[in-house]
Amino acid sequence: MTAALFGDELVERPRREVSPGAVHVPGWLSLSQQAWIAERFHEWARGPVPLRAARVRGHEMSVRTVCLGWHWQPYRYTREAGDVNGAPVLPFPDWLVRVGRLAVAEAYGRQAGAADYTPDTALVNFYDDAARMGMHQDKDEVSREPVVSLSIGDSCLFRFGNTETRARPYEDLALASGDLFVFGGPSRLAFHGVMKTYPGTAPEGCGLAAGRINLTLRVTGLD
Ligand SMILES: O=C(O)CCC(=O)C(=O)O
Ligand SMILES: [Fe+2]
Repeated sequence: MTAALFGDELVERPRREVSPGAVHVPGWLSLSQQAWIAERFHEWARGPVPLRAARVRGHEMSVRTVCLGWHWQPYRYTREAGDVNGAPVLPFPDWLVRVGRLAVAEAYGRQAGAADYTPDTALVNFYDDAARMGMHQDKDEVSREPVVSLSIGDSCLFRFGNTETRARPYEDLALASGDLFVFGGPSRLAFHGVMKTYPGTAPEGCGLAAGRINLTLRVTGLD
C-alpha cells in the first residue's frame, strides 16, 4: 500500500523521451485520480453505446472499446455507433480536455501550446488478461495534434516503433497504472501496439481489480 502511495518504482522509471516527440511519464496520475477515472469508465461502458470489440478486416479485436466525443470504427470517426447499436456517442467531457492540456504541458512544457490542445475524442480500451493490440498507426484523425495516452490497472508491454514499418527499430517498455505517454510531432504517426498485459500487477486503490484500461485522447480535426 505505501509502495503504491509513494512510488519507489519511479526512481527506476524516470520520465523519458523515447523518441523525438514521444514522452513517457511514469506515475503521472495519482491513485485517487486513477480510481476516479476507472469509475467513469464503468459509467461510460453502460452506454448508450456499450463496450465492444471492433471488427478489423473481419476479425474481432481482443480489446474492447468505448468512445467519447466521436465513435471510432475501422477506419473512420462518426457521431453515431453505426457498427454497434446506432446510438449517439457520449459527449467528450470538459474535465478530460483539461487532463489533455495538463498532459501536453507535462510532456512538452507549458510554452508548447498546451493551453490550445483540445482533444475531441477518446478511445477507451479495456484489456482482459488475453487481450493485445497489434502494431498500428493512429492515423484516422485529420489533425496531427499529439495523442495523449493514460493507463490504469494492470501493467502492459507497450511497443513503440518508427513511422515507416511495423518492424524494428522499436522499443519495448512497460506502461503501468498511472503512466502517461504522449506522442506527437515527428512521432505522431509511429507504429505502436500492446504485446501483452501482466495480470495481477494493478496497484491496490487504482480502481480496477483486474484488467487494464487505456484512454487515448486525440484531436480528430473533424467538425
Ligand atoms: O493500450 C494502449 O496503450 C494503446 C492503445 C492504442 O494504441 C490505441 O487505442 O490506438
Ligand atoms: Fe494506437
